[in-house]
Amino acid sequence: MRLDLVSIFPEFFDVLDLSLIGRAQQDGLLQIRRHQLREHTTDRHRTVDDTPTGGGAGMVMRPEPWALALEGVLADVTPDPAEAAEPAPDSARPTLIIPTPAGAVFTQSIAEDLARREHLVFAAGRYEGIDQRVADWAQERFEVMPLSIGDYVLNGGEVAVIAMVEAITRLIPGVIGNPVSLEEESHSDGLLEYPVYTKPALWRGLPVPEVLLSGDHARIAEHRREQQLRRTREIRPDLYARHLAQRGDHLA
Ligand SMILES: COc1ccc2nc(C(=O)O)sc2c1
Repeated sequence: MRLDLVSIFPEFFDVLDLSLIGRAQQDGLLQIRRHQLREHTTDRHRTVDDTPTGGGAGMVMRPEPWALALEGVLADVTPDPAEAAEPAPDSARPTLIIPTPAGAVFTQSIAEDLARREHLVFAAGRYEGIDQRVADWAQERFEVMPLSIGDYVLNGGEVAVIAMVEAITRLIPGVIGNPVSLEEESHSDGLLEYPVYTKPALWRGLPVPEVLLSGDHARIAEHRREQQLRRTREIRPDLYARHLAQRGDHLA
């Protein structure tokens, strides 16, 4: 998978060179390219923003630097310049993810879908956002996905990009050492994960649940499933209701 990350603060993404994602890049499982949006401006001050048309507080990101940056990404992956300038068939278009509070909420199932794609481009905005015409213009060249990582507002898209890139790329085969661990995580089956314990069996007067010491794998599996259902019902009743609708198994 190739990822292109465009921002006025590309150094935010240096964190992606650490740990498992850093190693995945070294192993050739991922290619992450960072781009400085200001390199696609033409004025001396490398201006990327302007006042909002129609008035209002703050500044809006100008469309032209974004179009030039995104065309640069397309040209880099489309050897034939004539082809890069043309609208692409749906199957060939890269995915353009625009982090925004006004986007669909990013979920594990979206992460699983995006993890199967070959080329993701992220446009990390700042200020009050990116001129809407960039997303409109990009429709012919990308599958455009406005996404939010939650019902709160950040100062810009970079933190959302990092969160989404980690959630997506960890699902790529070979990135996580033990793929079995992916199967038992929160949200992997629509439920929150069960509580986990390790040694010592008694810690500051607090024991681990006896069943986990029994060696009876069937009882342990049943206990863990019950803990998942209990936790999900108590902490995320919305997910629990969806699970009931889909699966039918539930606590007595
Ligand atoms: C201007 O760019 C922004 C600003 C806030 C923001 N908040 C997000 C979120 O997912 O909460 S994405 C995002 C992008």
